[in-house]
Amino acid sequence: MSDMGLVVVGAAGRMGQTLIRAIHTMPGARVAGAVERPGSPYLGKDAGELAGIGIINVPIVDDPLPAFAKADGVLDFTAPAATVEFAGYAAQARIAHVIGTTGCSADDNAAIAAAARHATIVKSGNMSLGVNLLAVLVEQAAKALDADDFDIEILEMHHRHKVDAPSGTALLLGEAAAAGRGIPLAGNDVRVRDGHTGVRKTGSIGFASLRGGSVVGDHSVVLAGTGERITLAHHAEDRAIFARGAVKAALWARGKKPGLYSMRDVLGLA
Ligand SMILES: NC(=O)C1=CN([C@@H]2O[C@H](COP(=O)(O)OP(=O)(O)OC[C@H]3O[C@@H](n4cnc5c(N)ncnc54)[C@H](OP(=O)(O)O)[C@@H]3O)[C@@H](O)[C@H]2O)C=CC1
Ligand SMILES: O=C(O)C1=N[C@H](C(=O)O)C[C@H](O)C1
Repeated sequence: MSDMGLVVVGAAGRMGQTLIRAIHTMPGARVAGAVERPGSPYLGKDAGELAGIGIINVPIVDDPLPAFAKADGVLDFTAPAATVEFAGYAAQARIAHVIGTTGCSADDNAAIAAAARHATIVKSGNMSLGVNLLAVLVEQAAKALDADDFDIEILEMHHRHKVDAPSGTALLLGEAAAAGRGIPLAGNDVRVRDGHTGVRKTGSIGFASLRGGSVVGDHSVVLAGTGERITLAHHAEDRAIFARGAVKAALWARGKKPGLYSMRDVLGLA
C-alpha cells in the first residue's frame, strides 16, 4: 500500500508543526497538505521549512477542500469551531479525521458524531500512549476503592497559552474515574470551587486547573482516603508524544468503517 497522505490543519500551530515533523519521520505516512485560516501570515510558506525540517514542497493554503480531496486523512489540532467545519469536509471527502482539539461543547461533539456516520473519526483529549494507559489504571482504581472512603480529585497544569479548562485529558481521566464508579461524569463533576463551598459531596469528581510557563501537560489523579492517598500521574515532556499518537491513529483508521473511535481503540486498550 502507498504511504498515507495526511493533511495537517492548523499547520503553523504548536501541534501543527510537531505533526509535520512526526509525519516526516514515521514510516507509512507523508504530508499531503497543510492548512491555516484565511488571512494567516503563514499562508504560502512551506510547511516543512516552518516546522524546521527543511523544504518539503507543501505550501500552507487556506482552502481545505482541494487539499482533502487529494488526501487519505486529516490531522486536526485546531479549535472547536474549525474542527466541526473540518469534520464536515472530511466526511464529504470520505477520509479519516483524527481530532485532538479539546474544549468542544456538547453541540460540537454532536456535530462530530454526525460526521462520523460517513467518516472514520478518531477523537481523543490525549493521543499519548501513557495517558491512555493511565486512564485504564484510573478506571481500575476508582472501581476498587469505594466512593464512601476515597475522594477523587484531578489536577492539571499547562502552559500559559492554553485556552480551555479543564483540559481534555483531565476530562478523559474524569470519564475513566466515573466509569470505574459506574456513574456518569456529567452531574458528578465539580469543575470550580470558590468561596463558601460547603463540605465535599460524597462521590463527586473534582477538577483543578493551573496555567503557567511552558508546561507541556501534567495530570494527576488523587484518590484521597482517611489516612492515605494514592496519586496516579502523567507528565508530558514533549508534544511529539501526541503527534506520534495522532499519526498512529490515522494509519490505524485507514480502511476502517465509518464511526467515532477513541485512542483506546487504536491502542487496543478498550
Ligand atoms: N489530544 C491531544 O493529544 C492534544 C490536544 N491538543 C489540543 O490541540 C489544540 C491546538 O493546540 P495548540 O497546537 O497548542 O494550539 P495553537 O494555537 O498553537 O494551534 C492551533 C492552530 O490552529 C489554527 N486554526 C484555528 N482555526 C483554524 C481554521 N479555521 N483553519 C485553519 N487553522 C485554524 C490556529 O491559527 P490561528 O493562530 O490563526 O488561530 C493555529 O495555528 C488545542 O485544542 C489543544 O488543547 C494539544 C496537544 C495534544
Ligand atoms: O493544549 C495543550 O497543550 C494540551 N491539550 C490537551 C488537553 O487539553 O488535555 C492535551 C495535552 O495535555 C496538551
